[in-house]
Amino acid sequence: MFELIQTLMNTVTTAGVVSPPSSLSKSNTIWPMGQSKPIINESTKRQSCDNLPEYTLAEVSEHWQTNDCWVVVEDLVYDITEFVDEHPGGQYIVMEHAGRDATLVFRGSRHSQDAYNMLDKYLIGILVENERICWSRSRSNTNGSSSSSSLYGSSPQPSKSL
Ligand code: HEM
Repeated sequence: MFELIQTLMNTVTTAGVVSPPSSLSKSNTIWPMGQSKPIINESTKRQSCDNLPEYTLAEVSEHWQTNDCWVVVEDLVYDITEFVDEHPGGQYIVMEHAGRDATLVFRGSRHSQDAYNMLDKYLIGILVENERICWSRSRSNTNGSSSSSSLYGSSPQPSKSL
C-alpha cells in the first residue's frame, strides 16, 4: 500500500500535471483536463518555433496589464494585448491569468478549435526549455546532434526543476 501511494505521488508534478510513466506508449499519454492530446495546430507550431525567442516565466510575469498582456499556453508565449478587449468570455477572466501560464485554464475552458487557431496570431515566443511542461523543441539524438522533436509526439517533458 505504501509503495502504491509513493508511486502515485511520484507521478504528480508540482504544476499539478500528471506525467505519464515512461512505460506508457504514445497513445496512452495522459493529458490534464481529460483531453487525449492538445489541439494546437501542430504543424504550424513546429515550423515556426525554431526561430522564436525564448522567455522565462519570470519575464512573462512582467506583462500582466491590459495594455501589455502576455500569457503562456502549452509552453508557447502569446502577446494577447490586442485581443483582451475582444475576448468572448470577457476581459476580466483573461486578466486573471495575465503574465502567467494559462495552459490548464485555457484547456479547462473548453475552447473551440477556432480559439486555438486564433492563438497563432499572437504567438511571440516559447518558454525556455527547463520551464516547459508540454514539449521539448529539440533533443539530442544518439549521434549527439540535435533534432527537432514532434510537438506532442512524445510524453510531456517535466520541468528539470521538478
Ligand atoms: C488566458 C486565459 C483565458 C481564459 C481563462 C478564457 C476563458 C474563456 C471562457 C470561460 C470562455 C467561454 C465564454 C462563454 O461561453 O461565455 C471563453 C471563450 C472564448 N475564448 Fe477564451 N479564455 C482565455 C484566453 C483566450 C485566448 C488567449 C483566446 C484566443 C486568442 C481565447 C479565445 C476564446 C474564444 C474564441 C472564445 C469563444 C468560444 C470558443 O470559440 O471557444 N481565449 N474563454
